[in-house]
Parts: sequence; structure tokens; C-alpha cells
Amino acid sequence: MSVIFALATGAGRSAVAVMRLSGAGTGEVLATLAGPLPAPRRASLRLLRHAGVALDRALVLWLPAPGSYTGEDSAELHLHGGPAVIAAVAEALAALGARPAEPGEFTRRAFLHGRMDLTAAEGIADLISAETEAQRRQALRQAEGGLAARHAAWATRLTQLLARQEAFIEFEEEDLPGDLDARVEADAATLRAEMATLLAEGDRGEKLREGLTIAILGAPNAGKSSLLNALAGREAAIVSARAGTTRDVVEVRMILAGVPVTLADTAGLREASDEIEAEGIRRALARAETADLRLLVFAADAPPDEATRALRGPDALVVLNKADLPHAGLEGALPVSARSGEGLATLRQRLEEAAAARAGLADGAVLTRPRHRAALGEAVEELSRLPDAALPELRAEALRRALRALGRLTGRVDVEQVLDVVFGEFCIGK
Ligand SMILES: Nc1nc2c(c(=O)[nH]1)N(C=O)[C@@H](CNc1ccc(C(=O)N[C@@H](CCC(=O)O)C(=O)O)cc1)CN2
Ligand SMILES: Nc1nc2c(ncn2[C@@H]2O[C@H](COP(=O)(O)OP(=O)(O)OP(=O)(O)O)[C@@H](O)[C@H]2O)c(=O)[nH]1
Ligand SMILES: [Mg+2]
Repeated sequence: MSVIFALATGAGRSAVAVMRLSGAGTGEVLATLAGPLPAPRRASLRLLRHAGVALDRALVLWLPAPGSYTGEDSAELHLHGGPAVIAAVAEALAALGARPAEPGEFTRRAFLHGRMDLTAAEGIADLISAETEAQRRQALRQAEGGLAARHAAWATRLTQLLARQEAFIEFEEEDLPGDLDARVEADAATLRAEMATLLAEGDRGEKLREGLTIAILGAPNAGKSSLLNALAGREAAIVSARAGTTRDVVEVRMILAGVPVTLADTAGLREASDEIEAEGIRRALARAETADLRLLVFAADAPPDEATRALRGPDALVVLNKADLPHAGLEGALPVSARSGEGLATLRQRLEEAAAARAGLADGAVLTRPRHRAALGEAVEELSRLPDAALPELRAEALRRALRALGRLTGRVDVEQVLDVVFGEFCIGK
């Protein structure tokens, strides 16, 4: 495969910039730039030269196949991290026949050379994107093969079931144990139950990866913007005594229990007095719809309004704001005051609990992408067909299809169609 190169470190000025090369022919390119190849895997200080011009004095690594990240002949140039140095080296590499790598291409090659399965490759993409500790842990676990190991074990058991089912078809006349068929069915049911348990985690892993949205909803003047500001610790939204102050959705990003959260303050819900406010309320209700959690705000100085009450539900947290004013309480609502700070610590704690329940780091392996759930769901569905399949051939076919669905997850089968999805999300240089 052709020699590809990319900056592995961030754009812009830095102390050191790492240029990575990979592919057959990397040795020649390296020798042309840096002189005789250094000992494999040993850092060596070299003056890089091209067409008679000195480019940089760099630390050079020669990483011959198969002991490299991609499994191909590879090299690293640890350059001085200035834009002109990087540009000159990139130009020299291109002149020597190497080409800039596509996003994710190094990892794609690692996958193609059997260095990792698809879920591990996704884990590496997530590791690079991880912004919180919980995200980092989930990503590292997947990069280290947590999800792959679980699926490999299932695939092995499925393959064994398939072999037994096929033996049954093949040797029906001969004396196989009479209950072989029933045993395949029982084992498949056990397998299906285990898979269903993982599926029951739902989209927790996806939510931790992508983050949650919490919408703040309530009547005008309830103190939604004041609460947003209090939780954010800065004046993100305008607060005023006039009802109908907030019109657009105001978003603040924060981390709750290791989960990235977007807190969205919205326009107060009421019969709008003008078309701009009406649009704001439409946006507020749209947010209420798509949010993972809803913070419903009532105020001590006004009776609970119907529009906000209508939004109560299992994913809603209810507060009674302005608890610094005299009030009789509100059933099921946490008394808080954006003004005095009363109840805010408890509110933050409740929000953290809700975020953790919705997206927190689970104990075992987790599904972190819709395609994981789709593949596993398909395998479960195929296995659930087994008891109804009258013919042994049909049972074998269901087992085969379940196996193929599992294979798509790790990339062993039907690979082509999932490759682009997986590697498209990488940044260049990985
Ligand atoms: N300088 C540098 N740092 C880096 C990387 C890199 O490519 N270069 N990585 C890249 O993302 C990560 C580390 N991941 C890596 C995974 C495998 C191999 C590798 O060469 N494996 C060989 C040899 C292992 C050994 O030393 O025993 C192998 O498994 O055969 C290198 C890096 C993070 N840090
Ligand atoms: N006494 C008291 N007043 C508060 C409290 N929180 C907010 N207020 C006041 O209530 C008024 C409205 O506050 P906002 O935060 O703008 O209310 P809102 O819900 O965002 O209102 P809209 O954007 O119009 O929907 C302001 O005068 C605030 O100072 C509180 O905890 N106690
Ligand atoms: Mg407001």
C-alpha cells in the first residue's frame, strides 16, 4: 500500500510536531530524507534534507512491519513544531511520492492488517474525542477490546451451535443423541438472553459518548434564566423582572457526573404576545420534546401553570423556585432559590444523579453506537426465530444470520458497508 503521511499532533505552533508515515516504501522515503535507517524503534537525531536543502533537525523513528501501529513499515519524524517546518517536510514527503492520509486512514490500515477489530478502532476514535473522565474510561475499555471480547465469545458459541445444527441435518439417519435439536434450541435461548441483557442497557453508552441535553422549562418569570446562571456560575442568559425576557434557546455546556451536558434555557411558556415570542415558545417546546431530561420550574409567587404541568413525566425534575419568598410548598417539587442559593446544591446533586442514570458509565461492556445496537438487535431477533422454525435447515439459516449480524459488529463479515461509517469519523493523522 502506498506511503501515507499526516501530522499526528495538533495544528498550529507547538514545541514538537509528530509527522507519521506508513506503508510499503516508507523506508526509502525515510532514508532519502534522514540518511541510513536507524535501528528499529530507537529514537535517532537526524538532519532532514531534501533536494540539497536542510529542513529541520528531528528525532526520527523507524518502525518496520509488523511491529508498528498500522502493522506496516512506518516512521515518525518528531519535528520542531513550527508551521513552516511542517509545511517544508510535508512538501518534501509529497515530492518523494508519499501522499497525505485520509481521516482515520492509519487506523483503517491497522484494522486491515488485523491489528484491531472495528470496535477497538471506534474506541480509539472515542479516546481522541473524550472530554470527560467517564468518556475516557468507556473509550479505553472499548479500545482495549472490551466489546470485542464479549462478541468473540458469543460468536464462538454461535458457531458451535451452528455446527451442531448442521451435523443434525447431515447425519439425521445416524445415531446422534435424540435430543440434539432441543439442546441447540435451549443453548440458543441462553445466548439470546445474554445478548438481550446487554441490549437492555439501551443507549446509555451512546449518550455518554454524545452527551445529554437538559431543557429548563416553565412559565415566564419563573426564574429559569436565573437558575441557568446559578448552575453555570456565570451570567449566560439575560435576567429581568419583565415576563418574556428569554426568546431564543440559551445553551450552556457543563459536566455532570462525568457526562457532558448541554443545559438549555428556554422562553417562558404562555400565550405569546407577539410573533417573536411565539417562535421562542415553539423552540422551547421543541427542546422539551428532544431533551433527555426536563427541569420544570415553578415559582413561589405564582400558581403552577398548566403548560408546565403538562410536561411532567419520568424524565422530568420539578423545582419550586423563589423559595426565599413565603410559600406553602409544591408537591413533588424541590424548593430552590436562584437568589439566595437555597436548594441549589441539592438540585445539582439531583441533576448529577439523573445524568448518571441516563448516561453514566456502566460496569461491563457497553454499546456505544447505534450500529452496535442494530447488529446485536438483529442477532437477538434471528435467535428468537429458532423455536418457530419447523425445519432444521431453517434453524441453521437463522443461526447463520445471527452469526453474520454479530460479525458485522467486529468487522469480520460484511465489512465493506460498515468501514466508511467507522472511519469517516476520525480526524486526519489517526
Ligand atoms: N509517538 C507515538 N505515540 C503514540 C502512538 C504513536 O503511534 N506514536 N500511538 C498511536 O496511536 C498510541 C500508542 N499506540 C500504539 C499501539 C501500537 C504500537 C506498536 O508499534 N505496536 C507494536 C510494538 C509493540 C511493542 O513495543 O512491544 C506491536 O504491537 O507489534 C505503537 C503505538 C499513543 N502514543
Ligand atoms: N425572589 C426571587 N426572585 C427571583 C428568583 N429567581 C429569579 N428571580 C427574579 O424573577 C425575575 C425573572 O427571572 P428570570 O430568570 O429572568 O425568569 P425566566 O423564567 O427566565 O423568565 P422568562 O425568560 O421571561 O421566561 C427576575 O426579576 C429575577 O430576579 C428567586 O429565587 N427569588
Ligand atoms: Mg429567561
